Amino acid sequence: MTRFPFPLPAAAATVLLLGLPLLPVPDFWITQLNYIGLFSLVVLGLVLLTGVGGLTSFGQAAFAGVGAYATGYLTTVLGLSPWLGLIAGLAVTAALALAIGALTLRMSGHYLPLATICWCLALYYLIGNLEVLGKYDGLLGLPAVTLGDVSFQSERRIYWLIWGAALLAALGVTRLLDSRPGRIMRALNANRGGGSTMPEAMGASTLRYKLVMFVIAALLACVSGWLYAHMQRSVNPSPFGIKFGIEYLFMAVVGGIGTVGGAFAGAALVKLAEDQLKVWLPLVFGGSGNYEIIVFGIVLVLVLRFAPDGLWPLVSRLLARVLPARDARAVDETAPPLASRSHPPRGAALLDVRAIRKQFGGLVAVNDISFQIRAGDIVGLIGPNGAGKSTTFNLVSGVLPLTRGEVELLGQRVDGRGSRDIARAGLSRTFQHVKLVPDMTVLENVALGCYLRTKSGAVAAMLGLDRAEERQARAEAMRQLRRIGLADQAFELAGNLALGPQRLVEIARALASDPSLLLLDEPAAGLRHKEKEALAEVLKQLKAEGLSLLLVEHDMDFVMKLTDRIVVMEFGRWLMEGTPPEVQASPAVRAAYLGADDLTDEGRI
Ligand SMILES: Nc1ncnc2c1ncn2[C@@H]1O[C@H](COP(=O)(O)OP(=O)(O)OP(=O)(O)O)[C@@H](O)[C@H]1O
Repeated sequence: MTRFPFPLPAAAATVLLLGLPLLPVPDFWITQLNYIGLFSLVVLGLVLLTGVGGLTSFGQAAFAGVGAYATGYLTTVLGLSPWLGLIAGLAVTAALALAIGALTLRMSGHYLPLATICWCLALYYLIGNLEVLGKYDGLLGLPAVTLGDVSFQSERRIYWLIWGAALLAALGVTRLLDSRPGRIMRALNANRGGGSTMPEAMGASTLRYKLVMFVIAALLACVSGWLYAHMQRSVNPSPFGIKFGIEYLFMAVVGGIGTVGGAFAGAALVKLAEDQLKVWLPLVFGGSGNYEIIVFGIVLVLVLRFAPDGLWPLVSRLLARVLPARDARAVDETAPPLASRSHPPRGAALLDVRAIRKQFGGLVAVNDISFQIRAGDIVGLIGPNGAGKSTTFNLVSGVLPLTRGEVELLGQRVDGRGSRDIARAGLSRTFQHVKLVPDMTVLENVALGCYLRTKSGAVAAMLGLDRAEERQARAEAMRQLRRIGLADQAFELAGNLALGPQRLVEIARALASDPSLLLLDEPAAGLRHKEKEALAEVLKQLKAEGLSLLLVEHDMDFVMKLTDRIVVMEFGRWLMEGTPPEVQASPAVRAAYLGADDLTDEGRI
C-alpha cells in the first residue's frame, strides 16, 4: 500500500509537528527534528525512485550537494539571494538528472546503481578539489534565508521551512502515487513483477516516467541540500559523499521503501539510533570509532531477512487496529464519460496482416503469415506448441520488431511502430502471463487502461489538479468492471485474486482503453473449469456487443465455441484458415496436432 492510510492522524501529526517550535521543548529536539526533516526529503525521493519504480540510486547525496553548493557559491561568492541559489540549484539538478537519467535509465540491471555511485564519487572529488568552492574546507558564511522581514536564521525558524518542505513533498508524492502517472510508475518495478511491457502496451513511455521519477527524486534531494546549507550557514563536501548516499538508502529500506510514511520512519529511526549508538558503543567497545556503521550493517541484514518491506508497514498494520483507516474512495459513476474513439462499422477492414516474418538467428519463427480481421470478427489463432502463435501476437502488437512484412490497422501501417503507438492506433491486449500490479486495487489496475484517454502529468497530479479527470477514469474503470462482472471486487488488491478473475481484470483493463481490436493471449491458460466458463461467458457477451477479437489459445474446445474463423499455424507457417467446423474436419490440422487421435470430436487437444 503506497498511500498514507490514516488521513486524520496524519493531519493531527502535521499540526503537532508544525506547532512544536512554539512549545517550550528543548532546542535539542528541534535540532534533531530539523535533521530528520532534511533526511526525510531525500528519502521521499528514494521511496518514489527505488521503492515504487524499482530504480536503485546511491547518488542522492550528490544531488543534495548540488543544491547546497549552488546556493553556497551564489550567496557567498556572488552575494545573491538564497532564493536565487535555490532556483539555480534546482535548474542545475534537473539538467544533471536528465542527462544522467537519459544515459543510464535505458539500461537494465546494475547500470543505474553503478552510474549513481560513479556520479556521487565524481561530484565529491570535484567539489573537494575546486578552489572556487573552497576545496575540502568548503564555503563559510552563508546568509540566513529571509522572506520579507522574516529571517529563518534560528533553528526554530528554519524548522518551519524544513518541515513545510518535507510535508508538502509527502503530500505531492502521495498524490502522485494515486494518479495517472503514478499508476504507470507503480507498474514499472521489476522487483515486484512489473516492467516496461505492460505500461508500454497501455500507451505509456516508460523511459519518460523513469526520467520523471529520477528528476523528482533529485529535486527533493536538492531542496534538502539547500535547506541544510542555510541551516548550517556553511557547506563542505563530507555530507554529500557516497557514505551518505548509502545511508539514505539504508533509511529508506529500514523505514519501508515503498511507503511515504516509511521515509519519515526511516529518517527518524536512523538519526535517533545513530546519535544514541555514537554515545553508547564507544563506552562498550572502548576508544572512538564509527561503531554505529557495524550495527547498521547488521540491522540492515536483519531487516532484509525478517521485514523486507521495512518497519513502516508493520507500524501501519498496528495503527490500523486502533485508528480509523482511509475508506476506499467511492467511485462517482455520474462523472462525465471519457472521450471514446469512433469505431469502424461491422464488416469494415480492421486488421490486415501481410506476409509477416520473424527470424531469430537461423530460426524462422513466423514464416510469411497473412490474415485479415474485419470489425466484429472473433478470430482464433491456433497451432501446436512452438507453432509461432505468440511470436505472431507480439509482431502484431508491436512488442517484437518484424523481420519483414506489413501490418495495417484501420487503414494505417503500424509495422515498425512500437506497442505504444499501436495502442494509440486502437489495439489493446492481455498477456499470457498476467501482468497486473499486485499491490494496486482491481479498480486502479483497470484505471491504468484509461491512460491514453486521459492527460494529467506528474506536476498536475502533485498539485492535485487532476481530480476531475481521475473521477472520470475511476468511473470508466468501474463501468468496465461491471461489464465483466467484477464490480464487487473493485477495492480488493489485485494480487489477492485467483488467476481466473485476474485474467478478467486484464480484459477490463484492455477494454478501458476503448480499443477497436482486442488481442487476448491464451486467456484460458491455467484456468479451472469454472473459471474458463466464466471467461467464455464474458467473451460471448463482448462478441454480442460487436467487439473485434483476436484470440491466441491452446484450448481448442474454448476456441471452437467462440470464434467465427480460425487461422492455424504449424512450424511458423500458415496451415489453413476456416470456420471452426472446417478446421475441426481438416486432416491437415489433425495431423499437425500430434496425430488425428489427439483432436477429439469435441475439438479438445
Ligand atoms: N526470443 C526468441 N528467441 C529465439 N527463439 C524464439 C524466441 N521466441 C520464440 N522463439 C522460438 O520461436 C518458435 C515459435 O515460438 P512461439 O512462442 O511463438 O510459439 P507458440 O506457438 O506461441 O508456442 P506455445 O504454444 O508453446 O506458446 C519456437 O521455436 C520458439 O522456441
